[in-house]
Amino acid sequence: MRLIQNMCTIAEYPAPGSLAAADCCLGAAGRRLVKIAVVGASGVGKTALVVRFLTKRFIGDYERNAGNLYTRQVQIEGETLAIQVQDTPGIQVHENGLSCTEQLNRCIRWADAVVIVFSITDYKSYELTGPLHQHVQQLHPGTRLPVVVVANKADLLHIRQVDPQLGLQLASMLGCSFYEVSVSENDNDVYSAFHVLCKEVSHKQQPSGTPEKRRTSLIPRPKSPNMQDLKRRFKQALSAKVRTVTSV
Ligand SMILES: Nc1nc2c(ncn2[C@@H]2O[C@H](COP(=O)(O)OP(=O)(O)OP(=O)(O)O)[C@@H](O)[C@H]2O)c(=O)[nH]1
Repeated sequence: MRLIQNMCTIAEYPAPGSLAAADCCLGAAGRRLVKIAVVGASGVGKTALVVRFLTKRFIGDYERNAGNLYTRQVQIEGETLAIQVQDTPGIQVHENGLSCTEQLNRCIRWADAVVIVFSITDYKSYELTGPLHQHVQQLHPGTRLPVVVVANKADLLHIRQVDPQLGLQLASMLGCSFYEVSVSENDNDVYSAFHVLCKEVSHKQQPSGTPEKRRTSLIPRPKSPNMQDLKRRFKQALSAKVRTVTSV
């Protein structure tokens, strides 16, 4: 993905209400909007990942975030898309499973796609991935939300707790792309993860041959429409439909 260099404004929306305002398919200047939520356990590097993706920089220490929304424009397959990335507070795990706040659930519902992050140095954060993926899909009933799994802190090999094969196997079981990255050392893999996700959303938003177009081609418009002609065509279409239904 080529980030547009001179569009580097990062808009922060501290108020939770701003999510609703941003909740539409078109971004500024009528560009298609892709909304991404970044979720995972606390301390796995969610903020670092988002900042790396948006600014190419790794800063090192971040305040514990309360969930900031950032925007940026990116080029994907020749089209400029507006991307909104929602950083979220770390998820806590309790004995009886995940503990997701209503704020987090709202972010997940708002999103077109989700990045689930765990750290290779924290086995518990890896264990969270499966239940979290399930939770994300439950909040989007009737559709399959694009999700990418990112294993972060790949530079900390000496304290690795999660084998790369484990992450890969889990992601493929969940039907997601998988990236093992070091946000602190490398930005290419971070871009790739977001790129794949944006592409998937973009394809989902633009199904080939919309129903509207297909309907138009089935019943061609009369050259000079008048009421009689329209009625006749309507009856024809209706009786054809009845025939199809009875034949089934
Ligand atoms: N060595 C190393 N440290 C990293 C990497 N990514 C993030 N960190 C560090 O991990 C710590 C946590 O990073 P954050 O980005 O604040 O993590 P978070 O998931 O947003 O944390 P919460 O806000 O508590 O949910 C920070 O000290 C980062 O500098 C990485 O790839 N390698």
